[in-house]
Amino acid sequence: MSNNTNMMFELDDILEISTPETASSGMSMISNKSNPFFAGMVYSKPLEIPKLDDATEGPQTPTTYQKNLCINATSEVDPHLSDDDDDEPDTSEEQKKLCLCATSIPMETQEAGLIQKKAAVNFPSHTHQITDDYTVSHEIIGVGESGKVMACYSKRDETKYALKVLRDSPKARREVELHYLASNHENIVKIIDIYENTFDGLKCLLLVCEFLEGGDLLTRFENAGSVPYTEKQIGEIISQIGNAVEYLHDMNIAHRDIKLENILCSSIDPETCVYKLGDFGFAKRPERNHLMESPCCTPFYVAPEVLGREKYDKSCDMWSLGVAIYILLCGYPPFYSMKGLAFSPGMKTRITTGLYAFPSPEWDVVSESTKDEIRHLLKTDPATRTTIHELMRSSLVTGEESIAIRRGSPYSNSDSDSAVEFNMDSGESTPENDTPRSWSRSITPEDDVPELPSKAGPAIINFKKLEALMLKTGGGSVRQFSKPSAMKPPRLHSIQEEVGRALDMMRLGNEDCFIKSPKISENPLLQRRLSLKTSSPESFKN
Ligand SMILES: Nc1ncnc2c1ncn2[C@@H]1O[C@H](COP(=O)(O)OP(=O)(O)OP(=O)(O)O)[C@@H](O)[C@H]1O
Repeated sequence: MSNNTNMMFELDDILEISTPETASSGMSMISNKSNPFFAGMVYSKPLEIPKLDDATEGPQTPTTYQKNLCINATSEVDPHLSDDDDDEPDTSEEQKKLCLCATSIPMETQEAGLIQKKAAVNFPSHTHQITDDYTVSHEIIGVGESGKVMACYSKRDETKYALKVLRDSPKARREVELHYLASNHENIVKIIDIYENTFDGLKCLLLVCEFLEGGDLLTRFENAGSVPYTEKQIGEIISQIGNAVEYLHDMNIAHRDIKLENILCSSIDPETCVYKLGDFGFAKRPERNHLMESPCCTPFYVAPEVLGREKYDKSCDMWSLGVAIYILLCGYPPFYSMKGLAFSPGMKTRITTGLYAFPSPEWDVVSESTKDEIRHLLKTDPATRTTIHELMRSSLVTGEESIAIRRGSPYSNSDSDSAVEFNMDSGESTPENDTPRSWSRSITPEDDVPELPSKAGPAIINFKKLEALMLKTGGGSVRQFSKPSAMKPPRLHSIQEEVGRALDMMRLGNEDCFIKSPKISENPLLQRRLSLKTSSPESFKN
């Protein structure tokens, strides 16, 4: 890796954490700053390793390389956990996969029973300076949590690309690896080049991606006045993004950060626009460690709850798609803080209990089958939430009339649990197997809502029970639902954080938990307690 300490790469410009204000500004230019590092460096030598885009030509199926990279991940997963739960697994194929995986582990490792904590990170990268090949401009094309996304131009043909700079870390490597694995799908932002450069002693990963000139879907929706899209328009968007999600889920990758800001548009013309999923910062696929703990047969002994996490990760994507569809259909999110907070106990309660509404008038024009689809996507129990394969067959995506026959569906047959729906006219709960109706009531203000049991419950909550519970706990009462009637553009952009936090909650089986030793902890409370302990009389110490 080359060290570039004498160059003036304005890292802070790029790695700076965004603020909602800068984030909402969308595309902008910093034209008054000149940066000698970015300016006019001449392309000097051919690339040392093949261009990534060479490898990404071809049919939209995982390449052999990608499959090989994924095979270790897929092989650790219980075959019964595939999304097609009903399909009888081909045992011989599954066994072959398991063996393939086991044999790919070096023999010494197998014998020693070594645990490899992290899957190897695989992506081809350039170690020479990015400025050999690209002119990096100060044009900001987007701002996210991990910094600014800048424009850069190929020195070969002046083509414009998007450049994302990440501080090198295991998390950043996982982002790049998983994005790279998926990058040849037509509905996933394509990676063109990856560089590993060092600036001022800071190791960075530089991701050069295709530039999507239509920008992100949230900004685009907002710039058009947050006018609700038609079901047909949404069907088109979801069929494309769903395609990407299906591809990812089939490769055992969960994206875990699907939101409108991460859906990018190839053009501003809706007729020709191709929608692409970007930002793999939270993407995840199962690691090999379970398998590595004991060679070959371990997958048969892995507890279901461990394997289950992978399924939760995927179902988190489905929940996010439900939120995205909801927002595009009405212009406001299903769960939000009415006090303008990014998050609140009330909002958390509504998410965990699946408490949201389809208020008039926006939802009056939306078909029952689409509302039904949203209900299935926003189900609180991840195990019963719609899978991507089901969504792709839904009438919303296919455009055909809905035949809502779903195993265990509380909306299409009567064999489900006892969820009930609130009847706005009578104030009564109606049996769920009646024709589903839109809610027009909810709880307000949110913080009046008592904390309900957090275990996954039915998607629709029994208002009678809730009201009784609230009275018992001294909480508020069920009142007229106050929807954010005019979700003006700035307001919509400000929900970014709310949706982000909600999504955070949905990422079950989140990152590995690291418990610091008290010896190295800098926790002030612990420090105080420790100093108290050392300064207290002997009798207090034991
Ligand atoms: N290839 C691209 N073409 C056009 N715009 C892009 C591209 N990549 C990113 N952007 C813009 O930059 C924004 C931030 O990008 P990205 O989501 O990758 O960054 P992030 O820091 O990971 O964001 P997040 O806050 O979602 O974690 C996007 O919402 C989009 O507006």
